[in-house]
Amino acid sequence: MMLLLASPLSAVYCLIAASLLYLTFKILVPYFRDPLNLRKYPAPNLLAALTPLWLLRATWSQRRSRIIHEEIKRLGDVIRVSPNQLIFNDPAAIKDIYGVLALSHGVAKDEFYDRLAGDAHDLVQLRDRAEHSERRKAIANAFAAKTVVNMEPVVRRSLLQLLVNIDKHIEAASPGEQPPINLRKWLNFFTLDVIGDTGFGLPLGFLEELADTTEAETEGGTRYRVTDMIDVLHRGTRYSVLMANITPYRLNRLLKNVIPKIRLLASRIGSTCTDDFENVCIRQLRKRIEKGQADRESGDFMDFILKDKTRSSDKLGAATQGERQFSYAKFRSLVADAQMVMNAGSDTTAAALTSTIWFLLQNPCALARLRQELAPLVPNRTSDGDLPSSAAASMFSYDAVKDLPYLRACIDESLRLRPPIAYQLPRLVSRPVKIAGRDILPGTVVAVAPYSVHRHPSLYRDPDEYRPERWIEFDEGFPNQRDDLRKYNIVFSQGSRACIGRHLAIFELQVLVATIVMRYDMELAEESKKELLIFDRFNSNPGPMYVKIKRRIPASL
Ligand code: HEM
Repeated sequence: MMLLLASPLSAVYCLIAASLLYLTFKILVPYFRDPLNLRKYPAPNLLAALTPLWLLRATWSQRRSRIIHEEIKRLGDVIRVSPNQLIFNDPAAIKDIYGVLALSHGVAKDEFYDRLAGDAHDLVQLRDRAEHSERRKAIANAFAAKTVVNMEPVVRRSLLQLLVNIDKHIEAASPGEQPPINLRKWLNFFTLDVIGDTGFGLPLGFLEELADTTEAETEGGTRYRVTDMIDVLHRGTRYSVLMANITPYRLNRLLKNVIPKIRLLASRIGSTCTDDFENVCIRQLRKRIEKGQADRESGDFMDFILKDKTRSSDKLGAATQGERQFSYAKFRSLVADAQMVMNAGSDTTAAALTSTIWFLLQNPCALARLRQELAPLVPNRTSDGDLPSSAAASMFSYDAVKDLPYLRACIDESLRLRPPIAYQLPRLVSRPVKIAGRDILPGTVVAVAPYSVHRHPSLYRDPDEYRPERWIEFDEGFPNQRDDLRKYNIVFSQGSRACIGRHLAIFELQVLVATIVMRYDMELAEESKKELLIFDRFNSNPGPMYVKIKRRIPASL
């Protein structure tokens, strides 16, 4: 043996043999033993059934939802995407995986959320049932419909700035030569400005500057500026989601520790962006804490989070670790939720706004019908019945638009086709359970594919078509369509882990879409006509949307 190892070639042989042995025991034996009884489900290929590599590649490609959609169309409504993970496209699975009773049946958030979290969990990432329900209850009022309505002046302030910018852009261009605007970027600025203010009482001023450059501060207090914050957020999330898909736990920890130390690699794959985004949120949080009380009656989201008593000393370990560690643990927990507010509160809504406008521009009949619904409600018309010329006067109030059925249908239809979170939200089964009638064993990770189930051909007529009418009109061929659209809708997920911020999102969508489509005529520039790209990270972000914009001619209304 000693002789064999003495030659370098033999050492290589030994290494290969050891690796093969390891692979056999770690990969092939479990596959053939099949303790989770998953071999009967079709997988895209052997790589997906044996390793997490297929899923990792799909995740890194930023086309995960569409790749999985193609595999579902090819293989059927339940597919195996990794050794222990099934993706369902059977609508019946929604209730079993995300419904109100799922938790009591032992179907809860997967360890994916631990891997996504840093050293503290935000509300989205908390997995423990009691801890989550306590934290959610403590801040629920901040996100309730009645609180959000009180935030209308804040939303209007940012909307006004958006309109002023668009008007300036139109006025600055010589006739017929207007350069197109990347409206997606401006909508991203809008939602970030809104969340800076509704979340922290600290507007970021991105629309005013037409740039997403802002202050950041490290934990130790060093301040610097981050430019292109939206890009930083997107690149950082792509990296975090990739890492969260890497198992087993020890490999995950190892990579998370090693990658940031290899600077070139870290900046290439977005690890440094996660630090920059965190530091932007630390700066916002510290400024908010220094400010003390919220400076308006409706408060801001951080106001509720800062007063939340569930981050008490016994929960965060003061009794065992002492006051210093407690303060640190509490700080990290607040940083986690500050990041959640900034990310979840802006990026998804920006995606929804962009998609809704894109679909309306692609579907002139839907746009015309929407304008018909809005026309009698236009605020501040002139004595001749024309549209108001001032930007401030042209903004719809929430009260005027909140119950408009066609406007809501236009928004819901775009969310159905392009869910801003198309990620297959993973849940871990901890007890034997039936999902969509199939027996699933503990240890299996299950999820529903939002992009696919929203387009299920058994539920909807021409499921890939944008047809807002389907939400409000009876269809004889699909008599249950209107009910099914709601019952099998997972845009905001369902059950106890459903989105807490949906009222704010819908509020912003209704007011902005109504105002923009009545004030402007827009045309998609050539490069955005054919397709609005989707980049799946955790959120599914649209690519650039270039539009040419002009004011609507009042006389034609
Ligand atoms: C169109 C916009 C939005 C969409 C499509 C959306 C979608 C979702 C989805 C699918 C989840 C479930 C995530 C999971 O299970 O892992 C979720 C959770 C959540 N969302 Fe949203 N969201 C939107 C806007 C917002 C806004 C504006 C906020 C905050 C201001 C927000 C805050 C949250 C929070 C805190 C959770 C975690 C809830 C919990 O686990 O108890 N979201 N959202």
